[in-house]
Amino acid sequence: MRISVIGCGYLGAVHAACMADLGHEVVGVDVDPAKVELLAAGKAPFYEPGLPELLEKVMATGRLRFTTDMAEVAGSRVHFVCVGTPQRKGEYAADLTYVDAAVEGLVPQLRGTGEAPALVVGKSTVPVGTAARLADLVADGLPDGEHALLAWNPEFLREGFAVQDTLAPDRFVYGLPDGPDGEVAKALLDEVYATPLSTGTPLVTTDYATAELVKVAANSFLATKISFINAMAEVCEKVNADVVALADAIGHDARIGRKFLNAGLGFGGGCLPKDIRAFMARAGELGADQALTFLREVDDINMRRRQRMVELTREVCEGSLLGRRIGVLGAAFKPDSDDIRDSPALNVAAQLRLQGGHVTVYDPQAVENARRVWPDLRFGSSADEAVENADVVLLLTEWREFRDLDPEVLGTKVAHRRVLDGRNALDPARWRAAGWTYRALGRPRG
Ligand SMILES: NC(=O)c1ccc[n+]([C@@H]2O[C@H](COP(=O)([O-])OP(=O)(O)OC[C@H]3O[C@@H](n4cnc5c(N)ncnc54)[C@H](O)[C@@H]3O)[C@@H](O)[C@H]2O)c1
Ligand SMILES: O=c1ccn([C@@H]2O[C@H](COP(=O)(O)OP(=O)(O)O[C@H]3O[C@H](CO)[C@@H](O)[C@H](O)[C@H]3O)[C@@H](O)[C@H]2O)c(=O)[nH]1
Repeated sequence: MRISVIGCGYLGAVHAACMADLGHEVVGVDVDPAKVELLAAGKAPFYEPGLPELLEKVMATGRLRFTTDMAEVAGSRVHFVCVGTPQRKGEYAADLTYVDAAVEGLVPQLRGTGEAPALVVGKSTVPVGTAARLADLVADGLPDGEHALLAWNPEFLREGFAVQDTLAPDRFVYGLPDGPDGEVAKALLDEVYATPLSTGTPLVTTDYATAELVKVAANSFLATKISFINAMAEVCEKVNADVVALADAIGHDARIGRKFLNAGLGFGGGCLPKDIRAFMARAGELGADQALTFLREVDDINMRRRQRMVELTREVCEGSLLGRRIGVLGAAFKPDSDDIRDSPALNVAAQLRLQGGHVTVYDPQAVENARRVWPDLRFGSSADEAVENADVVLLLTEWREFRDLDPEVLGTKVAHRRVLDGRNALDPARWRAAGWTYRALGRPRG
């Protein structure tokens, strides 16, 4: 099937490559010429495991191309909208200008499809009500007698696992219009996803509003689970108890489960923080703000973790950060990604620097992005360089490379063997045995 993907960022570039891998003929469109140039040359514009290999494979088939010219989507049967929906500056609400611009730009390309109307499929995360509004926008933009369809098909991929999550998702959700239009839209989506559906991937078909809500509900639940365990970490810290043992113990209960109970610096990235805030804002507009007041607490607990990490650093540096050499391991919001949007690691690094620390940051993939946004921070080109002569080392993003560090070897580089494990990723006993002062949020002081 001929498919277009509008917006080729972390979501869209992966989606385009995966759709081509499923056998479709795909054109990816983005307004960023630099991104399109890289993608057109078969290069991933960001770090995502498996994407470079997939791009190489599908570009060779000739089924995938990229352009900045929206006119090239004409003739596609299905158009996926994958543009950004960031938090509005100074507000909680989502900024929908990119989604609106993408759909407005798309409408003229939907004309003249006659008996086989094109299908616009929203994948971006949007406030409930957006799909219905966009369906009207599409209908109003077409001449009398012409018709196009709209469906909402939220995306649940995780960065770092984006390719496998797209090709083999936990489930598909289709938000469909009522009546025969809904049936046609479903048939088209079933054709797009025929391969993963054939392996038994669960499918939930529903209305627009429910589909939109599924996405923000899922992210709210995940954020709540993380903040729950971080709230337990706050209490553990008061009584010198161990939040990791606590998470293991409650996680054995199948009703609770161990996933997303990793306490530490909390959640960041381009999704969970802005999605729970946009959900609260939308609930407020709908007169349902009381239903989501708990999400404000979830957000507050999360942001307190960053503050507590700064305090803990000051504590182990005998009460002052001034002039202390601080080696920070990690800049990305999570391992296996170069994404630094709302990164807890960089937030902590920047606060430490503001308070007079001499901070050097290293990350295996995110240094370039971090330097662009935080030009005042100092960056090392290896873990060794970041921790050279350090008074304290902070592990803030749990890359494998950092988990595997040998405390004996690292100990020869630093001025003081002090490590703060912001992700509960190291073995305290091993580091202590090598003469390190090991501290972590919500773990016994030792
Ligand atoms: N990143 C994820 O893991 C993920 C997962 C699920 C859902 N989402 C949702 O998907 C959406 C996109 O997120 P992202 O992380 O890919 O963002 P992103 O910023 O990486 O990518 C958005 C892309 O859209 C492009 N764009 C903006 N306006 C455009 C237009 N009018 N026409 C064509 N391209 C345009 C931008 O240049 C950019 O490349 C968001 O709503 C996000 O919440 C993201
Ligand atoms: O137990 C945990 C799990 C995660 N995190 C942090 O939470 C953040 C988000 O992690 P994760 O959810 O794995 O990454 P994302 O790629 O942002 O994916 C989330 O956001 C996407 C965009 O909406 C959704 O598609 C995914 O389903 C959802 O997991 C990161 O900062 C993690 O370090 C924790 O602190 N503790």
